[in-house]
Parts: sequence; structure tokens; C-alpha cells
Amino acid sequence: MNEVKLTDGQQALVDATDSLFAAACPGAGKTRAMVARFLKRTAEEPRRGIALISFTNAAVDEVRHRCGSQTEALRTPHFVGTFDTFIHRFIVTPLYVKAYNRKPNYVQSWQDVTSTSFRLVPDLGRAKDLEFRWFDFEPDGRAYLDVSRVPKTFGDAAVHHQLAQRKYEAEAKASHIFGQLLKVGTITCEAARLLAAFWLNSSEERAILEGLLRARFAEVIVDEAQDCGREELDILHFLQDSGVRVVMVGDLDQSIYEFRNATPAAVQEFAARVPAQPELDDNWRSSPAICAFNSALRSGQLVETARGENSVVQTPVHLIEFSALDQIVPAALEVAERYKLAADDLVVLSHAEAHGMKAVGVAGLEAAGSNRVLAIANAGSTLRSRDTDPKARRKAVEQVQRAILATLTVGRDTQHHSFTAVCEEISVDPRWLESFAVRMALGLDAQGKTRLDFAAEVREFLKTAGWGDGPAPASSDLGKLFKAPPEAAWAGVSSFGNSPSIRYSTVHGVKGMEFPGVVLVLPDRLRVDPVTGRTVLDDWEGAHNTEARRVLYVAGSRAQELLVCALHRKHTSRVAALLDVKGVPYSTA
Ligand SMILES: Nc1ncnc2c1ncn2[C@@H]1O[C@H](COP(=O)(O)OP(=O)(O)OP(=O)(O)O)[C@@H](O)[C@H]1O
Repeated sequence: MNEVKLTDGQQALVDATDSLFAAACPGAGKTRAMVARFLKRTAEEPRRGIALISFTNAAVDEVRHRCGSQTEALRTPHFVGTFDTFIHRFIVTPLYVKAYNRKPNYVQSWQDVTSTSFRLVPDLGRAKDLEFRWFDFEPDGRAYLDVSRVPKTFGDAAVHHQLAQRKYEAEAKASHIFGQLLKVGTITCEAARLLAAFWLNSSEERAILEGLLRARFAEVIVDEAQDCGREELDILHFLQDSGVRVVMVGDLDQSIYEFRNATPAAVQEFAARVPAQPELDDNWRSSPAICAFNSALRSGQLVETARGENSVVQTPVHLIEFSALDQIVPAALEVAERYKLAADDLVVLSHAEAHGMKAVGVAGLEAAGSNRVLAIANAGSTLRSRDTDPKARRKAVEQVQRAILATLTVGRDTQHHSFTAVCEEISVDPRWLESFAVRMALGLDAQGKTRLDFAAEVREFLKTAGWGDGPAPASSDLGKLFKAPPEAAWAGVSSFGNSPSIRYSTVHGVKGMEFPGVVLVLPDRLRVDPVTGRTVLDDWEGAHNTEARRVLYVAGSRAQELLVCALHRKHTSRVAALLDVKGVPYSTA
């Protein structure tokens, strides 16, 4: 087992006997403390379980890893998993089985189910498909179209106007599809949350669940509790009311999932009502200048102190100015060099992926559109490049899997079914499909080939591949499904080979992670909030606690030794003035 030394503050979280909400600064060792508590509590509770809930699979993997050899703690009755899995397994599945007499099949998102892209009849003209994610659903399945989510690319002004006019029709259709999905048991995370909320409102179902959960769990620990949305808070309330101890730890300023209903105000309100609210203000990750930067962006009173090995690092925050995004990396590398940091130590972070990508010189994947041949070319180069992040790799493989699945389901009605359900229906092992997709993507190299040649190669590969015991595609379908991509899109393929010399990610993609150096990009045009009319710098200057501001805080607080703010020249003086006021040590040299 790992020898873990805890500070007094961390130990207090481990030993607490009441429900609590601990507010912690970045790098406070939240996960370390929560894992220590989980291991202690699982050893103490022989019969009932302890649940440790995180929000992402990456966080769950990290917790599992940190449990080391103590695998007893990972077995039933205990639980380590995401909030979604908890909701599925312990709330929705038992009640769904009772209501429908069959097991539900969970999928990640609406996009995994074909029928959630649909068209109206008669059609809206030259428009793309309508998408489920533009709708909000009520627990009873009623749908509401949020026109602000309909992208400009959906169609021209006339099409948008028509959609607004036929809003009720679109909502009725979405609602109908939702009902179909529920009936066949295809449930997304979002639908599961709705169902959970629906059932928690019924006293009969509540009584059933209360009995089940109280018998099963003594305690539920929630890491990164700031990410709780309304539904999760309702569930935690319910658990508390059912006599289950609830232990939460989080940093409200790292709440960056407003699009998922996570609002720090609601979490704060919840926190104020739990019996204990300890604070952790020692930052074990970052240098004093980075801690000062964090405190300058924080909304609450907490002031953090650098405590770890980087507390002796004197490096100020560096401001570098650019007028074009491709100037950032050379300037950042030059600063890094002064502190003996290399390209590998750095990550470029931006709110929108496109800015980070452009800064490091990567061609956009979205160019792939819906052309399968292009998706396969893309996937090959993504997998071959050492530097692409795991999410991009997974996305690329998924696109290839979809392309293969399309060849095996020609003429079948798969639209209401998830990826896994389709595999099941045509007897294809999802793991086989994944490895086939990877083999195919790596086996075909688009570099230096014409679009027509490469498309022919893809068809040939599929024609001659070993399909094992499973179904094989009909060669007559291959020509239709694997057409050569348009010339303009193919031109991007030639730049695939140039892998970036420096990592990049969105801020959302690096939550919970840490890097020796962070390069935080503030581009030319900052997003203007449609409601407040303010940009992130307006928010910072006006002391408005908004998500845009918290995104900056999450980004900066990932840095251990060096934080470089890469600012479009329009913003330099404003940021410098803010750092002056807040007393953050910085350099523009
Ligand atoms: N008591 C401690 N002594 C030494 N190092 C520690 C201690 N606690 C945590 N650390 C180290 O500090 C760093 C930050 O810890 P961790 O990532 O768990 O923090 P966190 O609170 O989850 O951060 P964030 O919320 O910002 O993602 C890690 O490198 C961790 O190993």
C-alpha cells in the first residue's frame, strides 16, 4: 500500500463522524484525503457499503489506482464509480425493472443513438437534422426546444425561422422519440437523471429506495462536490434523509459545468446545511506566485498558502503578448527554457479547443464531417501521433467503429438503439469491433495518397479483412458507404503528419490534473455572455463570480512551477492591472 502522510487538516476529514462539506483550495490533496477516508471506512464497515463517487471516469480510475493493493475496498458492498453509474445502478435500474420488467441499457449521450437526429415531415428544406441536445426534457417526456442551442450551421435564416415556427411540431416529435427510447430501454445519463428525479418525487418509489439505500450504504463520499447539479444534490439530500452519512469535498471556484446544471450557488446552499464545514487551504501543488494567481480569481474568503516542494519556487507569473496564435508556442518555450522546463513539461490551455489547437498548429478533426473515408484517414494519423490526448484518440476510434458498424447494419433499423445494443443485435463483440477499428486505422496510411486511391484502399481493406464468425459487409454496399471525400477536405490530410511539439487541451479536459508549466491562452475575441454582455475580463474586474472566470482559475491552478498567460495584445494591460491590484507577482519580460 502507498505510504500516505496526511496533514492535520486532511486527517480531520478522514476521522470526521458527521456529514460534512469540506471547502478546499486547488492542490489541497482532496483526493488523497478522500481515498484515505474511504479505505478507513471500508475497513470499519463489515456489512454496509461505503460509496466513493466522482464525476469522471478518469477520476474514478485514479481513485481505484490509489486504493493500491486494498482491493477488498473495491468489492461489493462498496462502490467506487461515477455519479451517473451510482444513479443507474442504485436508483434507476431497480425502479425501471419494477416498472418495465426488463433491464435498461445505458448509453453515454443522445449522440450515441441514431434516432435522436431527426427531420420534420415535410422537411425544412436545406437544413441539417434536428438534434436531441437542443431540447430539454421533462421527467414525463415532454420536450422543449431551446432555439439558442441550434447552431448557425443548421441552415440559412429562412430555415431557422421555419424551425421557430414549427417549434411545437419539433417538440412533439422529440417527445415521441424519447418515449420510444424509454420503452425499448435505451436510457442516456440525462434520461436516467430525469427518471431519478421523477421517482424521487413519488412517495411510493421514495419509500422503496429509502429501504434499499439505507440497507446498502453507511456512507457516501463525493469528491469534486462542486460539480453536483440539481439532480445530484436532490439525491444527496435524499440519502441524508434516509440516514446515510454524506461526506463531500470540493472547491466551489472549480465549478465549470453550468451547462450541466452545476451551479456553485446551489452547492453552497446545500453545504451550509450539512453539520460540519472544515476548510483546506494548503496548496501542495503550486508555487507562491501561482497560489496568488488562484487567490486573485477566487470568489470566497479563503486564501491559500503554498506548502509543497514548489513553495520555494520564486518564478513569477509570466505574461506574453501575441497578435497571432502561432506566436504563442515559441515565446512560451523561450520562457520555459529559462526555468529549465522543456516542451514536454508544458500544456497549452484554452477555453475553446480551436485556440489551443491553432496555437500548437494542429489541423481540425471536425474537417472530417461525415465522410467515413476521411474519418479513417484522420483516425490513423491521430493514433500514430504520440501527442494526441486520450479523448481525441477515443473519439477517432469511435468514428471508425461507427463506419464499420454502418457497413454491417445496412438496411436495418438501428436508430433507436445504442452502439452496444446494435453490437449485441448483430452479434458483434464491442471489444472485437474496437480492436478491428484500431487495426484498420493503423493499417491504412493516408499520407501522400490521393483521396480516390485512399478510398479504394479502405474498400479493399474491408473486402479482404478477416471478419471471424461475425457478419461480413456486402461488397456492393462498400462503394456507397466509402466514397472519396471532397477535394477541399482531403487537402487537410497532408498536414496530419506534423504532430504538435507541445500538448494542448481545453480547460475542461484537464480538470484534476497538474503540469509543471501551463500556458493559458486569452484570444483576441473573448466570448461575450449573451445575458450579461460581459467578457471574462469584465467579470474579473467587476468581481462577478461567473463560470468564465472560474475556467481561468481552473486553468491557472493546474500549474506547479510556471504559469504563462498568453494574452492577445488587446488584453495585456487589463490583465497586468488586475494582477497589480491583486498583488500577484508577474513579469512581462
Ligand atoms: N499531505 C501532503 N503532502 C505532500 N504532498 C501532498 C499532500 N497532499 C497532497 N499532496 C500533493 O499535492 C498535489 C495535489 O494533490 P491533489 O491532486 O490530490 O489535489 P486536489 O485537491 O485534488 O487538487 P485540485 O482540486 O486542484 O485538482 C499532488 O501532487 C499530491 O500528491
